Amino acid sequence: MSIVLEAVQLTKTYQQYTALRELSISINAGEIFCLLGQNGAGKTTTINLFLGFLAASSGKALIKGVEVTPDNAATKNMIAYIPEVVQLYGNLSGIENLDFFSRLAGFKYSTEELATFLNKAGLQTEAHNKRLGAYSKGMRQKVGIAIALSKNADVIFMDEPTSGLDPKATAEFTAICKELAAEGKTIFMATHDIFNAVNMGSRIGIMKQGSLVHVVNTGGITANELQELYLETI
Ligand SMILES: Nc1ncnc2c1ncn2[C@@H]1O[C@H](COP(=O)(O)OP(=O)(O)OP(=O)(O)O)[C@@H](O)[C@H]1O
Repeated sequence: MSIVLEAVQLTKTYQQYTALRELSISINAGEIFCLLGQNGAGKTTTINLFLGFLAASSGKALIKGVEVTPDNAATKNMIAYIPEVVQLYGNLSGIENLDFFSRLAGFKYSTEELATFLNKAGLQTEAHNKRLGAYSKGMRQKVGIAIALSKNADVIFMDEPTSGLDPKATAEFTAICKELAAEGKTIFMATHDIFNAVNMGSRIGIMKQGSLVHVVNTGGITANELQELYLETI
């Protein structure tokens, strides 16, 4: 197993307030790691530190052994980020958005190649040329996944990807994530969705007030057991 993501005593403080306290964890290629925790527990802070959007106060975040810093392009090229609401151009179609954002990342693909990324992300062919303005949240997310694939990102970070998705869209999203992980992509997501975390995650972390309190393997736990542990913890 190769370690793709590593946090070593990773800490973020704001004056007196500690948003993330000495997080140490290693995540392997092909894992789906789900981070649970109440609002304000430090999940987004953790993601933002890996993305290089924030500078660590102490400790470090590494991607494939390279330390993340806000100005290190090397780590940014290995990752993609899918926020809760994927920001795309409403007047462009799905395929035009993908073309635009993949060019921005330095890639130039044929129409056929762009369509292949969209199909792999689960977006039906008939939707490729429709305006983004008419897309559901789940469809926007699929374009976000296609952008991540077009960038050839090894790691995909996601913030609350299933919030606001209907059960069918959630199931589709879960299936796509599992497929990507089976191909070796690493997925790190912050979520409030306990059922889905058990369903798709390889491991689940539970955070409380900036600290990672539990890391659970999903193999041996039911959603009810995880919920009990979560409620006891937070
Ligand atoms: N710029 C900042 N200045 C001061 N405190 C901040 C700043 N950014 C975040 N925080 C605090 O850090 C803590 C952790 O926030 P974070 O966004 O990581 O939580 P979260 O677990 O992602 O919550 P949610 O589920 O609501 O997204 C919160 O208490 C938040 O108010």
